Amino acid sequence: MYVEIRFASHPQDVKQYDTDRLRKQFMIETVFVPGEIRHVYSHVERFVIGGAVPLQEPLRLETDKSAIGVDYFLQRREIGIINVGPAGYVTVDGTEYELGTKDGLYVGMGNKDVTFRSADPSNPARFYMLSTTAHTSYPTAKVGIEQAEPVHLGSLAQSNERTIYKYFHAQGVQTCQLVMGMTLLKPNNMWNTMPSHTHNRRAEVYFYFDMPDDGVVFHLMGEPTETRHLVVRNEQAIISPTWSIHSGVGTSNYTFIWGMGGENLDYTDMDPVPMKELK
Ligand SMILES: O=C(O)C(=O)C[C@H](O)C(=O)CO
Ligand SMILES: [Zn+2]
Repeated sequence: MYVEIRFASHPQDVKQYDTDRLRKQFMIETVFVPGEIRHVYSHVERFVIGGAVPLQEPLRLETDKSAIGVDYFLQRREIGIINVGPAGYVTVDGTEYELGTKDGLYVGMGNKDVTFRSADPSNPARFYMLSTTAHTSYPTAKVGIEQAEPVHLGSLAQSNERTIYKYFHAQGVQTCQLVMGMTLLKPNNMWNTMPSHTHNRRAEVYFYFDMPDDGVVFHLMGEPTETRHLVVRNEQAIISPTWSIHSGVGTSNYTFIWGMGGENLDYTDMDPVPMKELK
């Protein structure tokens, strides 16, 4: 299993970054590699961000002793998994869960053996995952997109009509600190999370998908008065530190998975950025 370590950053330093440095610090260009599990271990919130694409052989969630220092991956962690590809299965200590496209699975601390399998290896599942540290064990739970709590936001007039589906959150599946869901933009809408916000209490990761090969999202980051952009393509992720806005505009509509960890589980605990303050 491939694990890349990323350190955290100070907003004063980030002001000086050029495009290449910004991308190396905040973007995960390769989430999915066929036949592999890849992880980025971030010192932002100690997130582990990754992807699994099982082919003929199932893939096992393994620990990287030097990064995590424990005997098995979920010994002191919890994980949210959402399948963005065709159907597949996740087996957790002997119990198999079928995950269709856009189905999610929360796996709590203490589960020792987690494996990923594709229903059809020639058309493999694509499991996106986000893990945070945990202090207790909550039950493993599947949440399909039909069970996720929808919140309709935005308008066509503002090009930001979208539905936010909350999968693992304070009023739903219990977790230690992970809050996770998916936002689908309606056709002809291109803006996400604008007006933008920050939340010093929680950091966040965005994973963009359902984009055409030649489509891009200009992901906006940085302090509200020092914004920068990152050009993101299909199935790439962005680490968003607590002090950074996280918004975007695409060349067509798209979908993204957001996930947070930190001090609280309150999705609505955001510091809105007035449009007049953005620079
Ligand atoms: O479309 C949106 O707006 C979002 O999806 C916002 C994210 O859920 C978020 O940033 C939560 O903090
Ligand atoms: Zn946010």
